[in-house]
Amino acid sequence: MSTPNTVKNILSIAGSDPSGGAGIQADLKSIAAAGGYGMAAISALTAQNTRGVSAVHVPPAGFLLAQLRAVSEDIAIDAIKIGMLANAAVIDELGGWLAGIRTAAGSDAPAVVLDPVMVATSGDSLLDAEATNALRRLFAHVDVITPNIPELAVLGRGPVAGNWEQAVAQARSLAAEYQVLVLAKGGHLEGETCRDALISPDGVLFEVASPRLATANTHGTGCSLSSALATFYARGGDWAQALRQAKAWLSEAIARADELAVGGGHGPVNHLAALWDGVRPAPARDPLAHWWEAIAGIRAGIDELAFIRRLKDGSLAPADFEDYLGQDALYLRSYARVMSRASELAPTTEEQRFWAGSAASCLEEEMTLHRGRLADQVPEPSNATTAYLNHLRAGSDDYPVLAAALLPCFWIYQDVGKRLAVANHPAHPYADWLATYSSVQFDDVTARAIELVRGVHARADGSTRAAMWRAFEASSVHELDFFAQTAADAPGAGDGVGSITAGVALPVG
Ligand SMILES: Nc1ncnc2c1ncn2[C@@H]1O[C@H](COP(=O)(O)OP(=O)(O)O)[C@@H](O)[C@H]1O
Ligand SMILES: Cc1ncc(COP(=O)(O)OP(=O)(O)O)c(N)n1
Repeated sequence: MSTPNTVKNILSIAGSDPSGGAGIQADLKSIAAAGGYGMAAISALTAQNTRGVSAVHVPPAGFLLAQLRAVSEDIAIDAIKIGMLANAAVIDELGGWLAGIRTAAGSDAPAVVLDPVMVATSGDSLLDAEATNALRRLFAHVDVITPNIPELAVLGRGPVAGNWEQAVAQARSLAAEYQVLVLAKGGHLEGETCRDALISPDGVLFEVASPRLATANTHGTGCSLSSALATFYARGGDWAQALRQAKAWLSEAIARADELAVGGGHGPVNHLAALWDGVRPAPARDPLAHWWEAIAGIRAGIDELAFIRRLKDGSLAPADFEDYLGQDALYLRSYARVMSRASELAPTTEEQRFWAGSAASCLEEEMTLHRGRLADQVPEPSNATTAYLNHLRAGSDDYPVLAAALLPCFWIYQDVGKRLAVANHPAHPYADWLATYSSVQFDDVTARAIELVRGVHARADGSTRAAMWRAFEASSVHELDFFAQTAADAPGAGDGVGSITAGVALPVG
């Protein structure tokens, strides 16, 4: 069924939203934005706008089948996204058709992403028990399901998750029970970041995160994410990469949602914002969110390191961990000195206190952790450690640059730490280490560091801002090299991907 070397054909099977923000209409825009050719078979018609749904009309199941046959008898389908399905008859008809085309196409079968639209924004269930069971049967014919938090609870027959760890645990059970990939989505939780995680039936987790954007215009984000995921997968053949691409695109579409003026309720995201550059001026964006997105490749490189993966599952060799700790101890002693230097240069008392306090707690808390494990045997600095420290010291006469250079050590550690914490348990060999970087205190201090650098950036002129970004990006690359320096990621060590240096171009203004 797949179309070699051509634009990929993506079929959305979903409900219609006449206001254009969700359903089929969102899917077609998302597929186009992700670089696919969009097709649509309509499973239900809704009367809705940005304030809510007022009526639903469901055409007979046989008519959906007629649409599906018309498309599949003529056109090669590379991926399918499924959205709103109104009742058990429709779901079972679709299941029969999917089974048929997947059997006929064998290994060339289209990938299928199912967004189980089950719970209205009000919290009411949109599917009765019979339809919910039919939906569970449909899982046998799909590759990925993308429930939001309330849908995860209904499908998993459990309580609604109150935090990310609970959501991931529910997604793990669901993936194992139905032998399907589950994309857990954190949009309905609270907090500074929106995390999504793709979880395989054997529990392997690939996580992406983006800043939580302050907008009411998030109507149709689930439809849009699942359509983009199906399209990027059809194009590249890798689910993790497709998720990374879909998330990056959706974050931009949400960030630019307020450029549209559609309706008085929850408006749509700006699916095609990138296409319109030059047609309308882009509004000012949070520069630090932009920095964070711009180092997404570096952050992904860190997640893929054997060192990080083994630290997470506890299989990291003790010798590799000790090597890392030795370098970390060396690094932190000098890092504390550089923070003291930032405190000297700080233009406000508040900033002076922040850096001085961070230097002190870095020495106290971190060194306790290191000493406990290293028994005071500190090695010679490695090339990666020396290079990182030289980079920090090079900025030590320029406060804005120094503040920007110091930030990745907070931010990336906190980000990585959150993912490591998901795997932590009392018997984990590195439990205390995993706990340190995922604490509420570390979240708080990281948020304050980000806010501080945002303030410095706001006061800086154009060339200083550009220098701040370069310092931030360079520190992020040093973070990657620092994590990559143990034997676990040495060339020829097996599954290590080694160090990558992401080339990121960011217009700074
Ligand atoms: N305010 C927001 N800022 C950034 N991303 C968001 C925001 N709200 C939702 N998202 C993202 O939109 C996608 C859809 O998430 P979610 O709201 O959980 O699902 P659904 O739209 O199906 O209810 C996820 O990638 C989520 O992280
Ligand atoms: C026709 C139709 N299909 C799906 C939805 C729900 O959209 P979704 O993206 O899952 O949810 P929100 O992001 O809008 O919460 C819909 N409204 N209409």
